[in-house]
Amino acid sequence: MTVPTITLNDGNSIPQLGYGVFLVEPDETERIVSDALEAGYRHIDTAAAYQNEEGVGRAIAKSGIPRDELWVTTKLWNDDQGTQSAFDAIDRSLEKLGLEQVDLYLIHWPSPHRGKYVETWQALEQIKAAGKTRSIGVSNFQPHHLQELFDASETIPAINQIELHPKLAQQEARAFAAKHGIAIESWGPLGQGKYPLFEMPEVTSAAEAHGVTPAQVIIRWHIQNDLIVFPKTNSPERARQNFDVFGFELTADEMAAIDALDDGTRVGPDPDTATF
Ligand SMILES: NC(=O)C1=CN([C@@H]2O[C@H](COP(=O)(O)OP(=O)(O)OC[C@H]3O[C@@H](n4cnc5c(N)ncnc54)[C@H](OP(=O)(O)O)[C@@H]3O)[C@@H](O)[C@H]2O)C=CC1
Ligand SMILES: O=C(O)C(=O)[C@@H](O)[C@H](O)C(=O)CO
Repeated sequence: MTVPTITLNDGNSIPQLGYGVFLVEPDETERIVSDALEAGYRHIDTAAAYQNEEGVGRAIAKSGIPRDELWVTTKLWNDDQGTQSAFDAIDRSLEKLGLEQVDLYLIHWPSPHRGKYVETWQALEQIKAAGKTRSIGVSNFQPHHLQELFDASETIPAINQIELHPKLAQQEARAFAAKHGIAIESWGPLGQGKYPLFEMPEVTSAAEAHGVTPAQVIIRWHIQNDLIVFPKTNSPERARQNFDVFGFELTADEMAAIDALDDGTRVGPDPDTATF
């Protein structure tokens, strides 16, 4: 199955569908990521904070898949914001992953109370220049945080990874990103299972119409919205199911019905008020 790619503002191409490993236990990560690679995934989203970069790295090494056929994202945790601490953090992540370079390095949260995200962004520019990552971006940045980066730097983030699912469609953030050439990644694309998205009639009726599961409908909604998406699952069967979303297309009416579920419900922290 060929996964479509999205071309980023720095010219790199990222597979639109990947595999996220938040809350995948460190001692299970190698097996779970190996299964995902076996199922066909070529894009893995991890983070220093997930404490499972070693398992991701071992699965990649064992897979024998050529490095240039894989997209690996990791993220700089909030405690590591700042110039020297960012340089040290990428080196630690590369060491754990067993890689010389990641494909994407993100500032995980703006963590505004630290007052360091602009300085940290400038450090990421240097990390990219040193060849330790192919692309740089941010996560959980609101338009006003991005505007501060634009004012202080020549580099527009390639990506902003934000909470995004049918209950939180993030129209304002998406419009701002589109205007500035920033691709959007959806985290918590299935609502983290905390919100009963799978039981919404708008989702179940589309699932019945296409003979697929509610999770496949929601993943397809992200794909058709040109979003980059990497659902997490511990189950090899659900991993295969989540990857099998290119054999059907939601109609314009089905897309509009799911769009209409947006009521601004977050399942995660608000980036402006989070204090971690
Ligand atoms: N930048 C950031 O701040 C954040 C980034 N992320 C990234 O985004 C990724 C995805 O988001 P995440 O928070 O994991 O949440 P998701 O929206 O991907 O939801 C994961 C939940 O959905 C369940 N699930 C997955 N597939 C299916 C299916 N086919 N049918 C039924 N249930 C299913 C999983 O259960 P089970 O495992 O039992 O299948 C799990 O409970 C993360 O893994 C991480 O890489 C996530 C949070 C914050
Ligand atoms: O999973 C991530 O990438 C996150 O940043 C979040 O889970 C975050 O750590 C959080 O939810 C804190 O409560």
